[in-house]
Amino acid sequence: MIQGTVNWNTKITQDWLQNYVDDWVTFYQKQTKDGEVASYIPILKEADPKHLGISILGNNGLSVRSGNVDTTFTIQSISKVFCFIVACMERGVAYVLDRVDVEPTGEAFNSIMHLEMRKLKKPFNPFVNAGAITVTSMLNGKTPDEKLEPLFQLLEKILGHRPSLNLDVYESERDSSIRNRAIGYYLVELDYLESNMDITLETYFKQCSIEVSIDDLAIIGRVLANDGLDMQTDEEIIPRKIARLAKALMLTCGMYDASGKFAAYVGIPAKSGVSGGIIAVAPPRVREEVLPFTEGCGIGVYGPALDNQGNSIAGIKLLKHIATKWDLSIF
Ligand SMILES: NC(=O)CC[C@H](N)C(=O)O
Repeated sequence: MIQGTVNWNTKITQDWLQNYVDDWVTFYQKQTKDGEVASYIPILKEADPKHLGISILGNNGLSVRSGNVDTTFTIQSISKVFCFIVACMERGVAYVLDRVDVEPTGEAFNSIMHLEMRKLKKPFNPFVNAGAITVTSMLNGKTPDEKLEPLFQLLEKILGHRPSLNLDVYESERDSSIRNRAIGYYLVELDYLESNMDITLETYFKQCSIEVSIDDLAIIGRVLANDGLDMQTDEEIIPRKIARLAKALMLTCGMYDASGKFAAYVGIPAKSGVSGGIIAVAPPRVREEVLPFTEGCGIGVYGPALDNQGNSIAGIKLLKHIATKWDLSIF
């Protein structure tokens, strides 16, 4: 039997889970040396490239955490998922999708090439910067703080605590935002922004600077795995239609220009951020085998050493390993 798989006689105990995940994290932690921490936002360079941590929270009550579980980090591009969800909740799905498409680009997250070359009527998708900044401009409210309040409230409702804003990261990103300002100006020229550009960009930099842990990502991931329902209270925190749309976008566009490979080799909706975080969502599945997270789970990963596409190099490998061993793929 392959290590980490289960036969009918195996009892899935907490120790059993922990031993496997610890082994896997230790193994993949060594591969962090092949990646590099992001440096275009100066303060992100301070992250320890050797860090790797994972938190998995199952619908069946099982949970496991391993590696560098206590390091917090900024959410970065993972915020694009929540911002999209909030914009859809505020404005309605049809309004948002009239202004941003749902097509993967195959280009880097901060590329603007398609928009210019193809003379599109709207940005490709809400998870590339051009689309994300457009979505941010749709949030209700006049100031960045007003615009972000519903997002904070949503996260607070899911997590049970209000996440903080990392002001140092916010300032570092704001002060080194040449590319995002270029995108902003281009969006103004195309008349895509629904709010003033400076306010929109400030809002965007702030949303990227929300501080989270891998446990936070696992908790949010589990709500998405359940189509927006909070397992504990049975409350619909995110409308089902919006949660499902967000997951479809995560699967097709969530891992930048590596989204196709991630869908093929890991097979679950996920979204990464340049600080090395990944949120992944394994919806419940019908399976004959006894596997730990068949009933669905949320996963949070942190590993700041990135690959060429800007995804956590060891985090992706770890997720691929776990998804293969425990058959998490939705396909
Ligand atoms: N890929 C990312 O996480 C990008 C987010 C980052 N704040 C940026 O726009 O540059």
